Amino acid sequence: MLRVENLTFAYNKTPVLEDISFGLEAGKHLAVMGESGGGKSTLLRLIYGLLHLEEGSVHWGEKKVLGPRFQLVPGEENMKYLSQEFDLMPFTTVKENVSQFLSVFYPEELEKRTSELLAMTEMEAFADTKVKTLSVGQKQRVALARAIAQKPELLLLDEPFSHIDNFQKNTLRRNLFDYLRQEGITCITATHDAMDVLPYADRILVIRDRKIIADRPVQELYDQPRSLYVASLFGEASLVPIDILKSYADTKRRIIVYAHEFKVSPNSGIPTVVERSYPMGSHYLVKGWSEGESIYFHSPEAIEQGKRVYLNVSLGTINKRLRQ
Ligand SMILES: Nc1ncnc2c1ncn2[C@@H]1O[C@H](COP(=O)(O)OP(=O)(O)OP(=O)(O)O)[C@@H](O)[C@H]1O
Repeated sequence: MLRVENLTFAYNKTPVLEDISFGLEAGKHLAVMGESGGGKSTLLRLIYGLLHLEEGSVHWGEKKVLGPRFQLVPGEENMKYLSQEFDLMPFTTVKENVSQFLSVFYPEELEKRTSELLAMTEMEAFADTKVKTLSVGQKQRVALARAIAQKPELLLLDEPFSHIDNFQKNTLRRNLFDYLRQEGITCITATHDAMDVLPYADRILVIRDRKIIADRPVQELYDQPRSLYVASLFGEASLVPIDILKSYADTKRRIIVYAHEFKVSPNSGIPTVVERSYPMGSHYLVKGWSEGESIYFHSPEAIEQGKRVYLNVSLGTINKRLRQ
């Protein structure tokens, strides 16, 4: 179990994280989300012991993470941290990078494990290629294989798929996260991408203005985001007054509605003037204006600019949001 308690951190007196506390059970997957520069990487570095902690503590099981001032080689033994810089050996081959930390005393085992890792990251064809000649996305895949080679107890992934093209991303995500589950490896992923999180994480921790503003199971946070900021991590969302949606509702409350939850109606609901329709493949994302505020919704067809439409939301969605 990981325990992070009252962690506060500043780079040269510039505060980055304030009073961060959370726990993570062994084998579980936590996603850390929040805006760029919000301190996600800093949190992972602190957990791994790369930065000196002035305030607060990090424990992995019974062991306290000591930080760089107390370790000859910074970084905890039972953990692996995959940084955004990859930390590879550029002048050696993909195979050598992946197998560097594996035991040479069991050559057959080493060969088997290396092949398994190269297959998982779809890098078999590059086994004997020098890392410095690879593309950034290929380097990121090698770095991933290297990070899990020794089966760490806790894996810390910093934007692990940021350079992988969409064609390979889905397979790689599935391969990696299924493998981690199977092996019971605890994992924390810092990411901006909801698709790294929704299908694979158990919990999401959201950091904003240096603090944790949400720490809840994935589906629960998606269904009841409580703030437009949290909802926007998952996609376009709007804040809508209930009494405009349902004229009989005697409340001034507003609810968060995701773009796909609106239904376009010819004559009842929120009056909206269309600004633009963006093709999304399976549907259109439409930006409109209602009472001076922008609103985003999905439509099966493009809607012409300036057209007035009415938007509706199901009672089920309204009730779900009201329960939060
Ligand atoms: N070594 C450093 N020295 C000084 N300031 C730093 C250092 N590393 C990061 N920062 C600053 O600390 C803040 C948090 O950075 P961090 O990289 O942790 O954010 P992040 O949420 O991971 O961002 P991103 O999503 O863009 O990766 C930023 O304002 C950044 O400029």
